[in-house]
This record gives sequence, C-alpha cells and structure tokens, in this order.
Amino acid sequence: MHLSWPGGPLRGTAQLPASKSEANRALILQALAGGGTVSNLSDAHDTQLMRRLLAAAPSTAVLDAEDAGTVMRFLTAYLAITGWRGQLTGTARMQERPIAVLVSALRQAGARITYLKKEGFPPLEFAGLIAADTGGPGETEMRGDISSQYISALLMLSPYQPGGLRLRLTGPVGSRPYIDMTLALMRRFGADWMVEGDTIRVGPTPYQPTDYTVEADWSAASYWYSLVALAPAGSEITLPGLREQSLQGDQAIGSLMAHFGVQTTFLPDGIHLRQVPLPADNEQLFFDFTNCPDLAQTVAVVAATLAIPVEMTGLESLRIKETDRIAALQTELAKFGGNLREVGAGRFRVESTGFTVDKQMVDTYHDHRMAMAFAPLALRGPLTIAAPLVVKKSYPRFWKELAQAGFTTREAE
Ligand SMILES: O=C(O)C1=C[C@@H](OP(=O)(O)O)[C@@H](O)[C@H](O)C1
Ligand SMILES: C=C(OP(=O)(O)O)C(=O)O
Repeated sequence: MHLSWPGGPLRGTAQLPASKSEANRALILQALAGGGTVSNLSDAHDTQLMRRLLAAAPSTAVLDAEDAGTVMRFLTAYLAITGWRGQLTGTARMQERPIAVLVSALRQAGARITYLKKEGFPPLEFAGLIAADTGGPGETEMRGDISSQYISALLMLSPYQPGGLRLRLTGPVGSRPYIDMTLALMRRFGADWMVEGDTIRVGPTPYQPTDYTVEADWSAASYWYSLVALAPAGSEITLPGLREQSLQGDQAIGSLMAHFGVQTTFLPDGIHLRQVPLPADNEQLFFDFTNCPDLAQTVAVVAATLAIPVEMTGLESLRIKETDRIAALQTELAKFGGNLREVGAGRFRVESTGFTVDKQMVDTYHDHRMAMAFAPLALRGPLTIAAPLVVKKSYPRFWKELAQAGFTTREAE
C-alpha cells in the first residue's frame, strides 16, 4: 500500500474498532453464562474468530486459533475445563508462542492436555477432564512475567472448578491492567472473587447471563495519537466511543502522548485530540511499558520521528508477540534514521539522527501493530506498507479511516 499525505493539518472524526481484549473476554463469559448479549463486537479478525470457534467447538474436533493470542490462551482454558476433546492449533508463529505456564496450571486442575509438536507450545491435544475430588478450592501458583493471558484465561474459568480457585501470582507480573480487566468483567457477569496480597480467590459462583457493551479500543486510538503528534500544526481529531472510566490499560496513551504534544479532552462520548506545542521538559523521558506493552511500537516510532530520545523498559514480552517486536522495530526504524538500542539489562533507548521519510518500504512481519505504528510516518513523506492486510487482526477499517482523513492510499502493484 502506497501511502502519502497531501499537506495541511489533519482534521475530522475517525471510527475506532471495539476493543478485542474486552470482546474476547465477554464472549468467553457469555458462553459460560449461557446467555446475555455482547454488543458492539468489532469486525476485528481476532474477535470474529473467537465467536466462530466458541460456536463451533461442541461439534468440531480441530480448532485453529490462527495468530490470535487471546483466542489461543482463553480457549485453551475454556476447552480444558469444559472437558472438550480435540486439537487446538495456530499459525507457525503461534506455534512459537509459549503456553506451558497455562497448560501446567490446567493439568493441575485435572485437564488432560498434551503437546502435539514441541513441548510447551501449541498445537495441543485435549482428552477431557478428570473430575477433582476436592472439598475446597483448587490451589495453583502461576508466574506472571511471560504473559498475563495465562492468568486471565485461568481466572475466567475458575468459577467452574470444584470449589473455585486460589491463585497465587509469583514473581513480577506484566500486563497487569489486562488481569484487572478480566476480574472487572468477571464481576460484571456475577463472579465472586477477592484479592489478598498476591493471591486471588475466586468462588464457585457461576456467571449470570449479562448484557455488555464493548468499549472502543484504546490500543487502536494510539495510532491516532501518533497521527496528531506527527501532523502539521493545527491538527486535531475526534475519536468517538472511548470512555474516561475505561477497563483498558492502554488508556495510558493519553499521558504518554502529552509528552509529544497531544492534548486529550474527554467528550460525553469519546475523546478529542489536539496538537499543542511540545512541553519544555522533554529532556529525559523514561517510559515503562510493563503495563501497556502494545503501546511500545507506537511510542518508539513517534519518539524517533520527533527526535525526542526516550528510554524504554518493560519490553520483555515484545519478543514473543506476533513477531519479535524489538527486532522488527530495530530493523524498520533504521530504514529512516531511527535507532532502538539496548543500553543496559532490559533498558532500551530510542533516538534518531536525520530522520527522513522518502519512499521507504515498511515490512510488517505479520504484525498489525508494525503496520499501524509506522503508517503515520506518511505525514512526513511517501512510504509503502508491505502487507497492509495485517491490520485486520484488530482494526480492519484502518486504511479506510486514513483515506477518509485525507491520506492518499494506493494498492502497491
Ligand atoms: O489479555 C489481553 O487481552 C492482552 C494482553 C497482553 O498480552 P500479554 O499479557 O501477553 O502481555 C496484550 O499484549 C495483548 O494484546 C492483549
Ligand atoms: C499481542 C497482541 O495480541 P495477541 O497476544 O492477542 O495475539 C496484540 O494485539 O498486540
């Protein structure tokens, strides 16, 4: 896709997809509750895939979670605890994304799961559930530094384990807002839980049919923040559907982007973004992405383009997402004069010299966020996005919205 900007400020209203994180939790909870409606489901591939696989599971022996982490992890817990028999697979990349922490915890709960290829990775074989004979709740420990999705998956199914579950989280925990989102949605659907220090106790209270409306996606909004940051002076954009009281940790994009001259105003339904002068205290920026890993690519690209050096930590989980996002960022930023380098254990610095956009080709690595994080560079010069369709994972309308906002988009031949 060739992408370019005709000049002048960016203005208007852009439609966001609904959050795939909220939707994919609500779909699991709805399936367990046996009723209720989930409204504002997006057409994001990950959401539609979750819906289809949940509907197909009772009569299907092989399910394919493709490249969707939440689908793979949440369905693994759902299929295990509901005693499903069959195989759950995924793309070649999914077969490199670890799942052992979740499988071990589910085995402890009586699930019979085996690895079909590499130990610790999908595809998985499910052979039903051995009923536990406990009087009280099951007890499990889980480490929280690889993926929070294992914890969310186990928590959502825990009301359906005999006696519920006491889950102790060990070591550092990443992506914690996603665990909080899981707990908040479980409570909406009638679950009974409490947190005591590092332990979460979930009672065996089944979910109730509940109506839930999914909020717009703050991670998708992050690309509009970068567009406003990189566009000519006077740019502004309205994003309907976002709430000030959000369950999504990626709402943090608002405070991160304030450092790059984007001001957020909450409206009765949504937000308004406006470009304002850069703050004077941008000398030593230090951002920790432990709680919002999906924002790292967006912020790295904006920082490099504006030549505002930023020290970044909390990037560990980026190596095991849709691609190795650290390596992908390093390669793609270098094409423009940007640089992301490790400056100490787990500490990275993004900076640039002579950042120039002039017809480079951005490779996308099967990663929607690589395509969307780099697209705003088209405001600074023409560029080509190698595989634009990757955005369908979370934001299928992304290119249409850019065209609507005034970008010239042309299929690459
Ligand atoms: O639970 C979720 O909905 C998600 C959790 C995060 O993953 P990790 O917990 O693996 O960091 C995030 O990166 C992903 O896009 C969605
Ligand atoms: C990491 C992501 O997704 P998932 O883990 O659900 O595949 C993402 O959307 O950035």
